[in-house]
Amino acid sequence: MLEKIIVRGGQRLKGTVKVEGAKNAVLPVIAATLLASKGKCEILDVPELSDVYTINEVLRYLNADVDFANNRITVDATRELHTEAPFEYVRKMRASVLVMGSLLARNGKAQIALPGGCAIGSRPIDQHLKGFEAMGAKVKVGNGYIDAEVDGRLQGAKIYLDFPSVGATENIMMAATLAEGTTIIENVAKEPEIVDLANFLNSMGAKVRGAGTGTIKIEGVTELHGCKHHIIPDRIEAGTFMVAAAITGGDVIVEGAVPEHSSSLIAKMEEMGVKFEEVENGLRVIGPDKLKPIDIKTMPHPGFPTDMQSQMMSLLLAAEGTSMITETVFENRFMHVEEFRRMNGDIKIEGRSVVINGPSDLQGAEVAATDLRAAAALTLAGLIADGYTRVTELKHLDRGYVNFHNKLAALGADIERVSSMEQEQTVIMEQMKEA
Ligand SMILES: CC(=O)N[C@H]1[C@@H](OP(=O)(O)OP(=O)(O)OC[C@H]2O[C@@H](n3ccc(=O)[nH]c3=O)[C@H](O)[C@@H]2O)O[C@H](CO)[C@@H](O)[C@@H]1O
Ligand SMILES: C=C(OP(=O)(O)O)C(=O)O
Repeated sequence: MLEKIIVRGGQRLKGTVKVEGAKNAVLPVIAATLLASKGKCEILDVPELSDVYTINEVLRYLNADVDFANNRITVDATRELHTEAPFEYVRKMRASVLVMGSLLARNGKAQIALPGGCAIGSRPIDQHLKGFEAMGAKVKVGNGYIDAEVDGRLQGAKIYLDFPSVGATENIMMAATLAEGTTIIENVAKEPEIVDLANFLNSMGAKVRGAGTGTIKIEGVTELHGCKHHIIPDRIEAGTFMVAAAITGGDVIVEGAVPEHSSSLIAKMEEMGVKFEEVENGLRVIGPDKLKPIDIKTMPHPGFPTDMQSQMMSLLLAAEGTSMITETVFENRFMHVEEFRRMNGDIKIEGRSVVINGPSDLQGAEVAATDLRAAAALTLAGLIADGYTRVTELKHLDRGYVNFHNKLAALGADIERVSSMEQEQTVIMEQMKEA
């Protein structure tokens, strides 16, 4: 049997939960270690996620030495690197395309399997390729691969992104660090993970300015070296626990939460009646007895993050009245709506928006995670549903959350993760006895 989370609703969460290093910061940072032709990189506060193991495998395939233990990664990429990232890795994790900029800058050549679509939309990488081409690379697409090559060094260029894509900003930024001359990228993504990557690159000897604003300027250097770097806390994991506290009317300290990284989320949750208090090392979140309905539109940072959209859907199901969520970042990120409906959620899809009528009388059901954030969101809904919610397809959850069920259990949730039918029966019998 595949693993399941079983959660019985009804517990108010209370206590302290600690967030991990950010998945979306560590993946590009690991890809950037390939730029160091001298010395080792040491990365700290690395979360133990399946995505991290996958990108480490990509690096080993490319001939780097990677050690990962106790939330610390060391990478030695000083040997000559291979140039190809095959489909078996890119299929598992789209962020594998982030090695392209580093490989192209370091080797003058990169072959990456075409990532293709995924559960949240088609996710093209045309903006990444446009940037590489502007820097002088010849890009060919064929036989399921993207082949990029440059004669000599990449050349600094002025690049305007049609959309502030996180991945394109990161990939072009990495490529430009070793280019000849200055690169200016306009309309870039401003996410905190972009700033973390720029800080890491600068510690390696790069000259990157403007990260966190709409324009990034990179003066190319001839060589980068190893360095030591701490990964920023995961604002999406932090946000997920903020919602867990709010949905249960709980009182939780989210240790490691950085308020400035989550300002849109905090503002919208405050509109719903949730109380926040800055405490040492984090944020205290107090859920009200009644949640108010609100409207949300996902946007690039500092707008409301698409990666919190499904968790907020759970919270809005508990609010008293009608709310609307509009998804503008991904074209198809409502796959979880059907699963919420299985739990008796009253949600209608209208084009790129959903209308949520709360408070839904949520009922426990067996539901399948359709992507990583949906896995967390369905578990959150399970915290207030009547009876038992069983969440399957946990491979998605493991891409982005470390010990999710244990962290919720430590806050008082009635939750277990099981891997056999017998275990599932035992957990339900035990939970019934306690109820
Ligand atoms: C590993 C990582 O950091 N993943 C995050 C990253 O994904 P990712 O970097 O893939 O997201 P992007 O910002 O690039 O994508 C946003 C939108 O732009 C479109 N697009 C993107 C690139 C391109 O060349 N052409 C194009 O059309 C995409 O299809 C999508 O609709 O940012 C997303 C948006 O905040 C988050 O949801 C992901 O969690
Ligand atoms: C969509 C996400 O990640 P990725 O880009 O790695 O699929 C996410 O973190 O919610």
